[in-house]
Amino acid sequence: MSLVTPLDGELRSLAAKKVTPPSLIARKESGHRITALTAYDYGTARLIDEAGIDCILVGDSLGMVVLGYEDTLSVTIEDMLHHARAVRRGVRRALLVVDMPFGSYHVSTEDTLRNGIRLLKEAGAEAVKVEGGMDQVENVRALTAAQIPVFGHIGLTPQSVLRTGGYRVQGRSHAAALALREDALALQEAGAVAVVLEGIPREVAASITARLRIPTIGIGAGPDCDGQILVFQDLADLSFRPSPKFVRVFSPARTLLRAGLEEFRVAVENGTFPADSESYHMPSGVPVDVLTSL
Ligand SMILES: Nc1nc(=O)c2c([nH]1)NC[C@@H]1CN(c3ccc(C(=O)N[C@@H](CCC(=O)O)C(=O)O)cc3)CN21
Ligand SMILES: CC(C)C(=O)C(=O)O
Ligand SMILES: [Mg+2]
Repeated sequence: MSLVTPLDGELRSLAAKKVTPPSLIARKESGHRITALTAYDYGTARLIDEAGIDCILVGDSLGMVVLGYEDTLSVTIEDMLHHARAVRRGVRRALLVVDMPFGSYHVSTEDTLRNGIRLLKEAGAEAVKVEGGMDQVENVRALTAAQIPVFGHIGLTPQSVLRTGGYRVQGRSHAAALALREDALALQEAGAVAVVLEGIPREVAASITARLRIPTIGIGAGPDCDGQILVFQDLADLSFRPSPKFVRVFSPARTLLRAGLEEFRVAVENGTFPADSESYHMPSGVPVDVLTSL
């Protein structure tokens, strides 16, 4: 039995199929680019899913763009579960990927599995993402063996900010570029279903993309990746922080919202909101003296 309302004719062909890890690999093979965005709440998830975006990531960037922290390190597994559940309720077609937050996969393999399983069972994640290369091979193997699809994430890895001392482009030397390619291959061999390439030179991302069987999804990694991801608040100009060079504002929502907020304030202050048509009324026939005696 189908969970979705049946559609006829042309509508049926427009109703896109559920995105799965194998379908992403097929997309790479067909050369059809993959689209991905972050979401942290139900409404945004619906907007993105209904726009036909392939993957929705509940990113730990949640900490910075929604919770107002200075970096992603304070985000907890409970935070991720809470927001992933809200997003889950708004997603039908897209693949739902959830970031494992800092500390949730750094203690032991048992702990990694426990947290990965929680994201699937308690929030409906369909894949999880971990930051790191060679160092994550054991975790990726263990999660994959537990039937949990894993996205890798290499290059500029925000959970390493204390060690690296800032958000810096990675892989700019020949040696560093080769190391990134080895990281990507190791993740693929360990069973990762896709790899996010963040903050690396376009040329390095192109070379990694050409060498991998699994798709690469770029952010600040140039146009030659198999797909692209952006933080929703960056796309909508709602991040309230200086944007990295790789951001493009596709929906200038901040300008639109500012104008509407100003209009609301003025309309309330001058008494034009709410209008009579936006007010409820007594049924006709109720004598006016009843009203005046209230
Ligand atoms: N709103 C938002 N968007 C993101 O893409 C994002 C987050 N938050 N939070 C988590 C991480 C942090 N990210 C960042 C943050 C800053 C730069 C940045 O300032 N980049 C410099 C590069 C400097 C260099 O050349 O090394 C830039 O100027 O673009 C990059 C990625 C990406 N992620
Ligand atoms: C930027 C993407 C890849 C991410 O990890 C996040 O939003 O947390
Ligand atoms: Mg993240």
